[in-house]
Amino acid sequence: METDVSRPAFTQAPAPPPKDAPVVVDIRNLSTVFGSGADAFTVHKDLNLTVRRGEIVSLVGGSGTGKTVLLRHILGLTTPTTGTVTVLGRPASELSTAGAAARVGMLFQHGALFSAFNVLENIGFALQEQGTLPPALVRDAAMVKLQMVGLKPEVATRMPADLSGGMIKRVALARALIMDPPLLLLDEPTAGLDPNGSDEFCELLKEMHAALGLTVIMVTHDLDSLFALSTTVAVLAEKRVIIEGPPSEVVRFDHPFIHHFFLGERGRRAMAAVPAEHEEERVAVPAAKES
Ligand SMILES: Nc1ncnc2c1ncn2[C@@H]1O[C@H](COP(=O)(O)OP(=O)(O)OP(=O)(O)O)[C@@H](O)[C@H]1O
Repeated sequence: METDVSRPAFTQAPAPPPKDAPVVVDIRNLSTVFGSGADAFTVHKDLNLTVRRGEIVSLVGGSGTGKTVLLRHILGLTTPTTGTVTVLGRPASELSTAGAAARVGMLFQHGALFSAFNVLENIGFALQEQGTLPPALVRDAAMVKLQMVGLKPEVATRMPADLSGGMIKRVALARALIMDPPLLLLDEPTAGLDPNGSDEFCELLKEMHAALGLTVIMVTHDLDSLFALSTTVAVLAEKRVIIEGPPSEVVRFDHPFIHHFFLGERGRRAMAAVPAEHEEERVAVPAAKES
């Protein structure tokens, strides 16, 4: 089939994995309550989510619906009030102990690089902390990751303050992947990037996903990157995941948040970039009121 050059390649999300692919993250009957008594505030109630190997799951929801809190539960940084979070077959709470970076990589919204360390030291940090390899091997491993994310070797000795926003994201990605974790969590991966930088970073994430066989869970408000990357969209509303499925299925789900998020003006713009083979899905989406 000839490539349609009028459509940017970045809009073509990876194919979803088989439905019986192994489960990587399993969240069952989770609730999160902050505070107590009269001040108790429920963020999640009876929330379920299953993520299979090879999926790229976009977690979307209105502000304050608990997307970041959910990522923190998956990372084992916080414990839900009730329910279970199982990551790679073990309770997420075990991830907060040593060795977590070998199982889950995390890319924070603004990179969160250590400002006093140079690029190579930032990338190699988790490996260095582990203390099992001599410094020269840690540097070699970090250099491999630096080049894997498309940065030149001369960037290795630069300090974070001297990097562009796109470079910071790449260094942060290299750092998240230093221990070759099978699961990668991304918090707003394209936040702060201009449209070109954002497209390039999505392409890089797709390459890493394919080359390393990653499973990815990302929180995003950016519809372009959502359609470019997601095999699955999970929508948080009413304190739980109200629907989890392929983007083409989720956009048809009748819920005020979905109308607002996907079918407002910016949603229609992003949908217009969905590849031609999904044309019938695009025209089938009902027109929605702007809110
Ligand atoms: N440690 C905490 N103690 C008390 N409340 C908290 C704590 N962490 C988060 N919250 C509250 O939980 C709710 C969900 O927060 P969270 O940051 O997960 O939302 P979000 O969906 O990521 O929002 P946004 O899209 O605006 O970033 C918010 O009301 C927040 O104030």
